[in-house]
Amino acid sequence: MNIGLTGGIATGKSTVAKLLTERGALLIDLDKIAREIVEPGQPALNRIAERFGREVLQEDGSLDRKKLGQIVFADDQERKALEAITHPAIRAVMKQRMADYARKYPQRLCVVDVPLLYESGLTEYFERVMVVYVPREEQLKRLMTRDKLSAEEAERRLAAQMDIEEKKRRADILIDNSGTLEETQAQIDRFWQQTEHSGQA
Ligand SMILES: CC(C)(COP(=O)(O)OP(=O)(O)OC[C@H]1O[C@@H](n2cnc3c(N)ncnc32)[C@H](O)[C@@H]1O)[C@@H](O)C(=O)NCCC(=O)NCCS
Ligand SMILES: Nc1ncnc2c1ncn2[C@@H]1O[C@H](COP(=O)(O)OP(=O)(O)OP(=O)(O)O)[C@@H](O)[C@H]1O
Repeated sequence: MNIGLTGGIATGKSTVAKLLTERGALLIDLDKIAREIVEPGQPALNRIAERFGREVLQEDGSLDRKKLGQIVFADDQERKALEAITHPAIRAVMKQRMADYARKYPQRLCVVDVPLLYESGLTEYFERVMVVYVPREEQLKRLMTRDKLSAEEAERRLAAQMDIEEKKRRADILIDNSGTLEETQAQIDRFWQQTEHSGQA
């Protein structure tokens, strides 16, 4: 079974993904794939350099993620131009890995961490969607602390995504990560037992 794992930036998707893999789930992480497809030598990196200029590259030719982030999170049009380059490549790798896992491990639960699942209209790939939720204010706080961003920079990143309350409404499975890690763990244990007992995993 495939589950799409989503939420807002810094609501705790990676934290929840780790809890699920510790219990035996397979994981496909789209943020990780997004990094792989822009490694030096990959066609997407050349296209990014053509579109945004060589100033988004570091001296060694790798992507300057901080600089590109500053450009694309300040301007919707620039962000869409980047997505037009990266998203098709990311999606192709995702589909391939999902097919590989389904063939090799048909009985295992496969969790696909997709930050922009709803924004990109990817629900059809998953039997169910799990949303990791924290209220917006907590999301902003955790994002500023983890990525050392100013309030303004963090707000810009949030503005590039669907509101977390809307994602909460759309969820098939809701994980509230605004409490302690132990409280989140208990929710994952409950989910894990339910899927195992119903034979869906
Ligand atoms: C702009 C980039 C270089 C900034 O890199 P940086 O290392 O600062 O951030 P990182 O990649 O770790 O992303 C962190 C989070 O930002 C958010 N985010 C990233 N890209 C986007 C986007 N296009 N729109 C909205 N939110 C985004 C996601 O919640 C993601 O989990 C990078 O995010 C990128 O290449 N984005 C385009 C590809 C993409 O859409 N990735 C996210 C989903 S697959
Ligand atoms: N229950 C919790 N209580 C306090 N802090 C938490 C909790 N869960 C996660 N965090 C912290 O919040 C931050 C965001 O969590 P995490 O990196 O898992 O989010 P994410 O949704 O994967 O982020 P991204 O969208 O950038 O990939 C991290 O610094 C993490 O340590």
